[in-house]
Amino acid sequence: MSATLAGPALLHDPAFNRGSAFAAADRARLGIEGFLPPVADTLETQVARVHVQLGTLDNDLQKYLLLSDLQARNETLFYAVLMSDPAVFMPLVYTPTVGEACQKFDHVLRAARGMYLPITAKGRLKELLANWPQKDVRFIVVTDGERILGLGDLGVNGMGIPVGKLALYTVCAGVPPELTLPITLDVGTNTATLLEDPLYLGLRQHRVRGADYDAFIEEFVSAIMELYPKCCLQWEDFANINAVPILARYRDQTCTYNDDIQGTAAVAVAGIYGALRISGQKLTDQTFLFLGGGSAATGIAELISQAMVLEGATIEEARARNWLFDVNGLMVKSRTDIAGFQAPFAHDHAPLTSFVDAIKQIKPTGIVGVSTVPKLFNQAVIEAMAEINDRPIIFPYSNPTSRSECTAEEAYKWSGGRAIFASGSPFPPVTLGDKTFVPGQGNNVYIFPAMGMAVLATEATRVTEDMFIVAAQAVAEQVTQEDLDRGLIYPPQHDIRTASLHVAARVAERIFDNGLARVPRPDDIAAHIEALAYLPVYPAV
Ligand SMILES: NC(=O)C1=CN([C@@H]2O[C@H](COP(=O)(O)OP(=O)(O)OC[C@H]3O[C@@H](n4cnc5c(N)ncnc54)[C@H](OP(=O)(O)O)[C@@H]3O)[C@@H](O)[C@H]2O)C=CC1
Ligand SMILES: CC(=O)C(=O)O
Ligand SMILES: [Mg+2]
Repeated sequence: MSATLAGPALLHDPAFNRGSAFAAADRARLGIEGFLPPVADTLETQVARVHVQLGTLDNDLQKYLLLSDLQARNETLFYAVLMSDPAVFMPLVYTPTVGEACQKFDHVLRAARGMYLPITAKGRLKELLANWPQKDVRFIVVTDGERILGLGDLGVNGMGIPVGKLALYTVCAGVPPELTLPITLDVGTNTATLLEDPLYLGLRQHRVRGADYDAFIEEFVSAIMELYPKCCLQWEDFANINAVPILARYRDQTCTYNDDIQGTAAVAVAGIYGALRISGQKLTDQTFLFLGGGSAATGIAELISQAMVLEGATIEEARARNWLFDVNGLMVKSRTDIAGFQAPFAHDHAPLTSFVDAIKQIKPTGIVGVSTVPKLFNQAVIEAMAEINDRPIIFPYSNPTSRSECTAEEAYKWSGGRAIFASGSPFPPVTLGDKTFVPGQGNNVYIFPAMGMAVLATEATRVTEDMFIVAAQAVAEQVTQEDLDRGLIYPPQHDIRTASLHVAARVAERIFDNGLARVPRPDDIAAHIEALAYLPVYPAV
């Protein structure tokens, strides 16, 4: 990467702008003397100034906007700030705040970021994509905005998600930002309030479905494969009617994965490995009941099943230990509304429409909330789990916080401090009596940045299912006894970069073993990854 600009225009190039950190000699050489206050900052003092500015703001959306402006102005400083304390900054650029930012995106938009591909440009997608200035794109996070977190169809307002996820590729696993491209496909929206909002920025039409949608996706994937042959395509926040068939269609054709199905599955399995170290139980003895039967639920249920197979179960036995409960109740074989991707988890049982009754009859050791509906893990649910389990696994995974099936405090309080808890969005520590519990964040952020770095380091041709099991194991093996003693079943987030680089190295090893790499195997994979990982240091100009 090299700067093409000099003079005042350089101050508007976020990749090279140093703002007040341009040294006196550089200011003279680059023709920007007089455009900046006289004192030349260090990156450290600039970070300290941003911390001060954030401290003056009293709500998280304002902080999100300040950070977005910074990203558009000075990318190095943006990443230096985020990496100064990921545990503090992730909730601002990711869930929960990104959810509110997406809901209000058309009202709060300042600088556009990434690419928007409307279905009205069908036939010209390659031409549009070729406008992107970077010619070596390695990671695309793409959404069509139909299932943004648990917030529903937000149309092009969903762009906050690809932007936020890709920022975390860099923060958590050191994927260089210039290799990343956030994309929103605009096929319309079915959300009436957006269609009626004069400020809405997407196509004012209902969602295109069927053959026209499929052809649009096909043209998009083909264009990416032609323009960026080393690119990994991450599908994010599609409705399951599209997410599941798209993954099935392309997973064997190109380097691609669905984060909501596969990344979420890996983080859930990692959390379960941690939970079993607390309970001292075997994976093959567990039974899971999912609230929700969509992309996340079926993805997790299948990866748990694969993990059980690795521990000696048959795939049929394993799937029989995973149950789904959706808006119409327990998924039983006699139901006529079961989709193909749900069928492996629809078992023989009498129909049930009460989740508490399902807990009492199926006797799960763990419940996973991926329903998008808040508060459904109510007191009766948690108490039912605590009655049949010494250490019930309670994972309200729906995002953002406003959609969480319960809070950490509720789970600990109603289970008498016995719940093994993790949630999709973060909750603060909870003190009950003389014990303080540190809730973990069961979020695919432990997986997708690391998966990205593994793909970068190997130039992998495919993303395979076993890579997600390896990722789950690699997350889990970093959890210490001290973490578990506090109830924490994931590596602490303040050092998520170390955790992610470890996961990346383990996954990269598997990619080399599988013969899916396009680069020679280095002697020391971890060192190879460390050398590739981005650090927020001003590039030469
Ligand atoms: N923590 C993490 O890392 C991740 C969390 N998630 C979260 O998981 C949630 C679901 O995502 P995803 O699976 O992709 O979405 P889907 O839309 O595919 O699935 C949602 C499921 O919940 C069901 N559901 C809706 N209302 C109820 C209800 N009242 N009771 C029981 N089930 C209900 C839906 O049934 P029906 O289709 O019949 O309406 C559907 O089966 C989201 O909130 C998302 O943020 C997702 C990925 C990662
Ligand atoms: C975390 C995530 O991918 C989701 O909630 O959709
Ligand atoms: Mg998602």
